[in-house]
Amino acid sequence: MSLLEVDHLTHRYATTKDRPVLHDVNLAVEPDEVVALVGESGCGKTTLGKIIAGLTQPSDGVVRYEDQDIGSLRGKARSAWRRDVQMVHQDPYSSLNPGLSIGTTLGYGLRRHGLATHRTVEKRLLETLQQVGLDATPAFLHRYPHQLSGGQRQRVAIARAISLEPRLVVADEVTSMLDVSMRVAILNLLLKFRAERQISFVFISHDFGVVRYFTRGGRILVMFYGVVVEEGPTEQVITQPRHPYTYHLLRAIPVPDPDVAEVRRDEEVAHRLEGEPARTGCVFANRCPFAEDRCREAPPLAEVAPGHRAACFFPDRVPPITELTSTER
Ligand SMILES: Nc1ncnc2c1ncn2[C@@H]1O[C@H](COP(=O)(O)OP(=O)(O)OP(=O)(O)O)[C@@H](O)[C@H]1O
Repeated sequence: MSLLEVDHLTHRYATTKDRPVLHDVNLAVEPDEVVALVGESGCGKTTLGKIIAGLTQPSDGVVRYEDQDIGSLRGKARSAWRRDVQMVHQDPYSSLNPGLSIGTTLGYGLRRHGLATHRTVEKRLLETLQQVGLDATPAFLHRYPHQLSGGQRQRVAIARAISLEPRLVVADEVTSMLDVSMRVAILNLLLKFRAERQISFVFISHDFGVVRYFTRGGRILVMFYGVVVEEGPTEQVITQPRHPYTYHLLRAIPVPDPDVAEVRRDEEVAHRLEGEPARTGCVFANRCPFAEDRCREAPPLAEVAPGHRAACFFPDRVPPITELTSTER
């Protein structure tokens, strides 16, 4: 039994009625597994993350946690799921209530889920601060979000999630608003919790470098305009992409070699990578250098190698990524 299953999920916002933000998305996350959602801004990653975390109701489809439809959970089962699945948001500035002290923010969940009492909560909070690398003192608990740096705020947001002893964390672009120097520290902190507590992660990022670092040994789902176009083991997807969109995203990663960069710029112009998403057939067809008449039909997400699937009729035409491989290894 998977820890989490997303089954034929489709979502439309009131303002995006003409085109679903998510279209027939399927996903499974096993215990102790890391699955990354990758794709350009607006492809629906955050919406999918929020639906998984129960913060947004999908228009269609089912999310199952330990085989139970999360929409049907009530009472104790609902409360246990609420505790088990936590989300850490992109923006540590808006995800913490500015009017609440750090102690109040962190203490609320602990007390609500019976993990601490009025008497034990401070001890528990100090332990949590220490675990996330923050100043483990009562004075820190009395501070407010505006008195903290971005990195400290993100650590508080992580502390809030981790203190509830979750089994699954949805981490949504958790480093994208931080200084470069802070990013690795935050990723390492999450990796530490992953290793120590076997927490599963749905890790959302538009940055393949970050994804590769965090999801080593895990899986990647690549999304384009709400459609999963490729899914497979991290290293395989990054070095041997089988969907032209994944290839395009990987080729967009800056490389230090100016000759390679120039070839890539020419290639982008030649390959019309600016097209609108296609309304029928393959969603990537208008931008795809390999598109043919056949692509007017939607390709199924079909297996191209064990555990590796791509929604493309011509996966063998996608070249391997040699530059990224040589510069990153
Ligand atoms: N609350 C909302 N109401 C209406 N439209 C929304 C809402 N939230 C997101 N959208 C739209 O849904 C689409 C997907 O947004 P989403 O934030 O899920 O994408 P994303 O891949 O996470 O992008 P980003 O990385 O920029 O956050 C976008 O077109 C966005 O404008």
